[in-house]
Amino acid sequence: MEDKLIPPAIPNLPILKSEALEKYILETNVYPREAEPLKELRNATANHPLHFIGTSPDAGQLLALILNLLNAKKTIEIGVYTGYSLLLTALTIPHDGKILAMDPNRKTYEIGLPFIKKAGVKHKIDFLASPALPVLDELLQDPANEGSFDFAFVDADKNNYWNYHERLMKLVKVGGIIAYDNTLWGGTVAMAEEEVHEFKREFRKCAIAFNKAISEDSRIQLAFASVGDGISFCRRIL
Ligand SMILES: C[S@@+](CC[C@H](N)C(=O)[O-])C[C@H]1O[C@@H](n2cnc3c(N)ncnc32)[C@H](O)[C@@H]1O
Ligand SMILES: O=c1cc(-c2ccc(O)cc2)oc2c(O)c(O)ccc12
Repeated sequence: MEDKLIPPAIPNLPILKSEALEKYILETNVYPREAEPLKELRNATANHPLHFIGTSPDAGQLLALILNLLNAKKTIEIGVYTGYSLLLTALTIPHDGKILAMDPNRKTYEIGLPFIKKAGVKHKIDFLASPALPVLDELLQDPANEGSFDFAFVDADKNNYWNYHERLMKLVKVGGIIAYDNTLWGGTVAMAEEEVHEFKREFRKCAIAFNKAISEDSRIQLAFASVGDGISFCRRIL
């Protein structure tokens, strides 16, 4: 993964393309309401070389709202990194809720783990140090898992989003929601390929193809949110 993650001098502007506005939103609406364990985990991640891939707190705020509206109890998390969205989910779902979290990188999960434990929510998390696809395929071997999840958050290898979608559409219940992060891929989806840094081109193509595919998927209600790097919410209706 590392080779794809080190963007040379590419400005990491928020999707709003205004650092001042992003700062205003964070300082006015987000940081004052961010739970202390999330602040601590975010600060512990700040000096990690890949800190920019972590879920942004404003996106987290929206995810928590959706989890609450859904009364989500059983969720899937694909792509954990140091666990900001994982801890946020664990803090939001009820005491007897469960999150199946997958990421081949156990080391980055372990950076956030002390904050998860300190927050008293470790018992809600089943972390598997594995790529997600084989785990989802294994789950689908047992029909009892079909339609058994309330929510899934996908924030991992962008070239596999459609593969995740096909599987998650069976695992998430009708009425449940699958949220996909980075569907604007830094705004590059609306740029000509030549304008885009080589580092970003492959996933730009994947995001464009994925956005088209979900917009044509009649099994879902689709809502796109311009928060973080763009999040697409797919509510299973069929
Ligand atoms: C953008 S980060 C996730 C950020 C996380 N949501 C947060 O709140 O900080 C992407 C993660 O996806 C993981 N990843 C890459 N390939 C994967 C795969 N096949 N299955 C699951 N996770 C994967 C990477 O190891 C990385 O930690
Ligand atoms: O720059 C990135 C890269 C990723 C990424 C690349 C490869 C993988 O297998 C997983 C993730 O993810 C990012 C991300 O989620 C983000 O919000 C910003 C930047 C990047």
